[in-house]
Amino acid sequence: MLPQARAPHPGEIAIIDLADIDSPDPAKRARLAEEVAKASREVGFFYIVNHGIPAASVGRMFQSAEEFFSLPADDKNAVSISRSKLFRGYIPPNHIGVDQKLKANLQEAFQIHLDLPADDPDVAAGKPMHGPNPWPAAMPSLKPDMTAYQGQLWSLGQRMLPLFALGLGLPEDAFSPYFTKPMIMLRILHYPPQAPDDSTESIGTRAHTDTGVFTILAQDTVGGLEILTKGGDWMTVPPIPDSYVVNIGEMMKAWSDAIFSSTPHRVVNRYGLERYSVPFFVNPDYDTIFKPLVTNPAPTDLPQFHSSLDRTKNIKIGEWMVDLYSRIYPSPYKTAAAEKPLAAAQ
Ligand SMILES: O=C(O)CCC(=O)C(=O)O
Ligand SMILES: [Fe+2]
Repeated sequence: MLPQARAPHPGEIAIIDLADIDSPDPAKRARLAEEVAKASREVGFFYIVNHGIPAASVGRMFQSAEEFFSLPADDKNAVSISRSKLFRGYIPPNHIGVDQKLKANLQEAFQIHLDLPADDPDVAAGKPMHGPNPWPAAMPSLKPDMTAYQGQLWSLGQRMLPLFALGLGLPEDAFSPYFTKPMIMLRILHYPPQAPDDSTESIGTRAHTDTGVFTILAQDTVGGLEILTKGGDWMTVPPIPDSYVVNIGEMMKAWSDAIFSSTPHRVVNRYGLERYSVPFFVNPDYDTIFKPLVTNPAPTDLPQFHSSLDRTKNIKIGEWMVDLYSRIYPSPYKTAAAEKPLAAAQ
C-alpha cells in the first residue's frame, strides 16, 4: 500500500501575491516580507502568484520535459550523470547512489547548474561543481530552452532573497555577497504513476529536506508533492494554476538559526497519470561558510535526514554539497566522506 496523506485545510499553505515585490514603497515590501517570513516559520512551504514568469516559459519547460523523457534510453544515457564529475545530466529511475541505506526514487531527472566556459578561472583551476552543462545531441532545443528558463528563475530568486532577509530583520541585501557565482540548479523530473496497492518500497521522491537556500517549484496539474507537517502527519500540496511552490531549504534554515523551517517532503504520484515537475534550487557560492546570521531564541529541530546541515560547524557549503551529491547520485566523483553511509539516512 502507498503511504497516506491528507489534504490541507483552507489557508494552511499560504498563497502569497508577489505584486509588491519591486514596490518603491518600503512599507509594502516589509508587509510582503512578513507574509513570507510567517509562512517560512510556520510551514516552510508556500505558493507564490504574480511572480512575473510568463506562463508560456513554464509551459515550454513542461513540453521540454515530456519530450526529453520520451527519448530512447540510449539518448538519455548519453548525458548520464554517471559520466559527469559536475553532478549534471540524466539520472535514470530507481538509481541508487553510494549510500545503500537510502531508498531508490522512482523519478527520472535531468539537471543543470550555471553553465561556465572552459576559460572561466574556477573551471580552469578544476574547482569542483564549476563547469559546462552536458546536453543531449538528440534534442537540440533543450539547451536554449532550459538555459533561458534558468536565467528567468535566477532573476526571480534574486528578487525574492531580500524578502527573506527583511523577514529575518536583516538588511534587504544581506544575502547578496553569497551569490556571485552561485551553484544554482535547475531540474526537470518525471514520475510514473503508482497504483494504490503498490507494494514496492519506493515512491517518486523519498522523504528529504531540500539542501539549498530555497526552492521554486513548478508542478503540473497531476499533484503528488506532500509535506510533513509540524503536527507529524503528511499533507498534500495541491497544484494551483500559474503558481509556484516555494520552500525553505537547509541553508536558509541554517542562516535563520532554524527560525525558518526546512520542511521534509516527498512525492507520491497516486493519481494515475504521468507527472512532470520543474524545481529550481537557489544555492549560493561554493566558498560560502555557513553559520546563523540571526539568533533564534527558541530553536527546535525536526528529525535529521540524510540531507540535514549542521549549522554549528562553520561548514564550507561547496564541500558539503559535493559530499552529499556524491553520496546520492551515481557519480564518478567520490569523496572519502561519501563512501561512509550516514547514520541518519532515511
Ligand atoms: O517533484 C516535486 O514536486 C518535488 C521534487 C523535490 O522535492 C526535489 O527535487 O527536491
Ligand atoms: Fe525537494
